[in-house]
Amino acid sequence: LIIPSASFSGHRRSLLQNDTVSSECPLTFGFLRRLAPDSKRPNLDTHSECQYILQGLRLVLADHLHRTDSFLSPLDSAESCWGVYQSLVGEYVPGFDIRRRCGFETPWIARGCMNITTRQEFEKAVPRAALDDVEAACNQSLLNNSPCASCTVKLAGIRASYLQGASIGNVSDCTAYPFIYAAAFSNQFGPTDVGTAKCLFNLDFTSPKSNSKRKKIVISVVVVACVVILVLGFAVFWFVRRRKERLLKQKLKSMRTDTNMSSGLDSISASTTLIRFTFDEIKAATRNFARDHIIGRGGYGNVYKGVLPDGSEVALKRFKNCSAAGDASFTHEVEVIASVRHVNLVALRGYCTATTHLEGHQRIIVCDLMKNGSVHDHLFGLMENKLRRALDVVEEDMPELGPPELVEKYVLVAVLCSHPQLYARPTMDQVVKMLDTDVAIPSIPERPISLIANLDDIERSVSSSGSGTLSTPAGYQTYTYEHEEEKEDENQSGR
Ligand SMILES: Nc1ncnc2c1ncn2[C@@H]1O[C@H](COP(=O)(O)OP(=O)(O)OP(=O)(O)O)[C@@H](O)[C@H]1O
Repeated sequence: LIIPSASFSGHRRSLLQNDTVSSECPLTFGFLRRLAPDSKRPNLDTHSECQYILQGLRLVLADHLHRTDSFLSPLDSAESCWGVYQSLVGEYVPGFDIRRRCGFETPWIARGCMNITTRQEFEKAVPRAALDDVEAACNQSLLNNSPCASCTVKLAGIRASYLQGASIGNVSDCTAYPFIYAAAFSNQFGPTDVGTAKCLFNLDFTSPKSNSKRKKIVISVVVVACVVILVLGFAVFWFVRRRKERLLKQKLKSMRTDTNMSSGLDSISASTTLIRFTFDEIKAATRNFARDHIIGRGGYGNVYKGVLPDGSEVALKRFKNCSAAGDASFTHEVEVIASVRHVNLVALRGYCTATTHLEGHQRIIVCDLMKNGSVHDHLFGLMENKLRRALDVVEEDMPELGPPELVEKYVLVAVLCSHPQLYARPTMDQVVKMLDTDVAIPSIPERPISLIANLDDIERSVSSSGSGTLSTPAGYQTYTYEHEEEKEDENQSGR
């Protein structure tokens, strides 16, 4: 027996052993393979294997019915069809002789139920209403259990009600007929649909590959989701950590600033590191303004040496006879001075304004302590020779100082700033204005003996002299060191 195995379309001729020509197999087996392209069939026992093969044949017959309106292929095509099917099955179950192992009768394909061989004969045997019922139940995707169940129940009813006659053979018997018919005509997707094959013929063509494909997709989605979640989690963690670090750094920075300056001290503004000291801190630094801490005296008051909690030594200038009314302009002055940094200027550390019961209103400025003696020392002491030499040089040629009018202006401003009559001294704003613009420099008042002034009067006087004309001082008292020391003694004994 020579059986064509390369094609399952059934259009080849096959030869019987006795040289009689078998009719071509009109059945199409190829779509079975298409339904399960790479299916790895499970290892089944012989009975189950035969059932599987039988249902496959029924599905092929349904396809044949669908195409030709005929349930059966011609009798003489049986051998040919067996051969084609054997080849196909052999690909999946090598060496499995389907007819011998399963006991299928050789002419099975040519037999059927109650001699019904065509669609018309079937539709005569079964009433239209029943067929409509079947269509209503089966004309949908049968992949899922629920529609499949309602369809198969209807089909079983057809067998029980209208196909009770004799079955010939075991392939296309009366039990199988309604299923073959339904697959061919009652379901819009036809017999080649995976759902139809699964529901009506128990052929699960949802191949392991497609299952594994689905599994792979699910696994890939889960893995990608996990990776995305991990990356997002890491990004959030990193962001939160960076933020925390930044906050911590800021905190440390501010703590460092606090520690460097003094604990519990307020910074006046973010632009300067000027500290607002409390009066208690000032008293602690100067041992309550002890006499032996006095390192100098100026028109506005004494200068004390002090030590801050961080151990740094400072000079504190305590203004006399002041009131709270002028604190705002005092603070402004202090800030302006603090914003100026120059090698020849002592750095201002901070200030203090406070009103005490016993000592009245207090204004103190705190700056770095210059340890190399007073300006006087430098001018007339150790530095005398050096200075003289420097002045000689300056006198010889003053190349970088500019024109004489400018130098004169600088000198006049300097003289005003250090004028013993306090009201004559300009504010820092006025100094800047005089140096930077062409505003006229006020004439320098006579230098009388030192005066002690009320700062409010000075402020009033100076602010009204913004045009450059100094107002007449008012309310000044004669100032002597002796007088000042007496007052301090009184203060200390009062304390
Ligand atoms: N930062 C400092 N370090 C060391 N000594 C200082 C410091 N500041 C002032 N002194 C000493 O105190 C003295 C008086 O200084 P102060 O600033 O009061 O002088 P002034 O400018 O004449 O005063 P005023 O402006 O009140 O008339 C200085 O001559 C100096 O010896």
